Amino acid sequence: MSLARACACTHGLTHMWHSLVCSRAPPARPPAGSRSAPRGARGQRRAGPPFQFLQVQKAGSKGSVGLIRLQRPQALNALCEGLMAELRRALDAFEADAQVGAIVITGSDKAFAAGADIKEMQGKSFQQCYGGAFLAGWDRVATVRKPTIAAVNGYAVSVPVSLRALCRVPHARGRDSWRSPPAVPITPSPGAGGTQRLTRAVGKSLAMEMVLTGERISAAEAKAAGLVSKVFPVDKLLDAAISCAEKIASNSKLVVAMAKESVNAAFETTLAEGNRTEKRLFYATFATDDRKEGMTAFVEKRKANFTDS
Ligand SMILES: CC(C)(O)CC(=O)SCCNC(=O)CCNC(=O)[C@H](O)C(C)(C)COP(=O)(O)OP(=O)(O)OC[C@H]1O[C@@H](n2cnc3c(N)ncnc32)[C@H](O)[C@@H]1OP(=O)(O)O
Repeated sequence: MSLARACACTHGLTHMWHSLVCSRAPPARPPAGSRSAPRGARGQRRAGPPFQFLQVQKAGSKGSVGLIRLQRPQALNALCEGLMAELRRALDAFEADAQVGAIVITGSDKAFAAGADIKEMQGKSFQQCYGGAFLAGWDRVATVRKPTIAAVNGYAVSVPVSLRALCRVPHARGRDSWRSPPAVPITPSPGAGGTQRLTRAVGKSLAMEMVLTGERISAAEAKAAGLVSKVFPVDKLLDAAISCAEKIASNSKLVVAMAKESVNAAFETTLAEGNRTEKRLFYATFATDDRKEGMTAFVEKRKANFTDS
């Protein structure tokens, strides 16, 4: 049950992340500011107190990419409540940052993420789950308006489906595979959208098998099933994800957000409603300066200069 490393996407399969797959986990990147910081890193970005479970920084030559690395290695990046709260905070910060046009989420060498924290769930009562809206906060990952790319390295258990990510998956130590939220035997049923989003992503047949058996699928199978968009060698994964994010960020942020919303409508609504959403958003682009600039630049055979307005 490992996940891959993924990258790349403008519109999410499960709403947020597109992914790239590689053949084994990429090396962990040191924090920005260190001598071997990721290419283009612009330093740690912190909104509020320091992060305990994440490394958060800007990346890309123009600092237009928000890079979030899950860092809870002792639990293979299991998504405990503290980590998810920090993830929401990091996403909120990048969402509000006008310089950032796309976000990359990645993991560490061994694991992208091992799914929900089982030790945290183990003793929960119904009252605590229902009263505390357990896992409800995970939706934040799906509601981010900026394109989000998952660069999936190592184990990725239930993450692409439950966190609604589109990912490019790499193989982890020969165990390159994606696993659905384990309905059997750990939980009676996935509880963060896994049965819904996975099914829409890969179809009923494969989703049913994954959910009921909890068995892994390979990165190649994930790609063939449309769960991830691309697969990369491990050492190329993060750079590929950042490059893709930079490309997205070089477009009009306003129009990119509309396009993402439109594609996501195909995932969540009927065809008729999706077409109406698309048409409304298409018409809305005619109210933007960037639509005029893009078409004018094409006619004048020059590069467009978008102002996100
Ligand atoms: C959101 C939902 C509810 O809809 C669906 C879910 O997400 S339910 C949770 C789904 N996750 C899992 O089922 C993954 C459980 N983990 C594993 O199966 C294995 O750890 C593994 C296959 C990913 C990796 O195996 P291995 O290399 O042998 O490492 P381990 O020794 O098992 O793990 C190392 C360390 O990490 C802790 N760990 C791993 N996963 C979790 C987790 N999900 N929650 C809490 N802790 C986790 C594991 O307990 C080990 O810690 P120690 O016991 O050594 O302290």
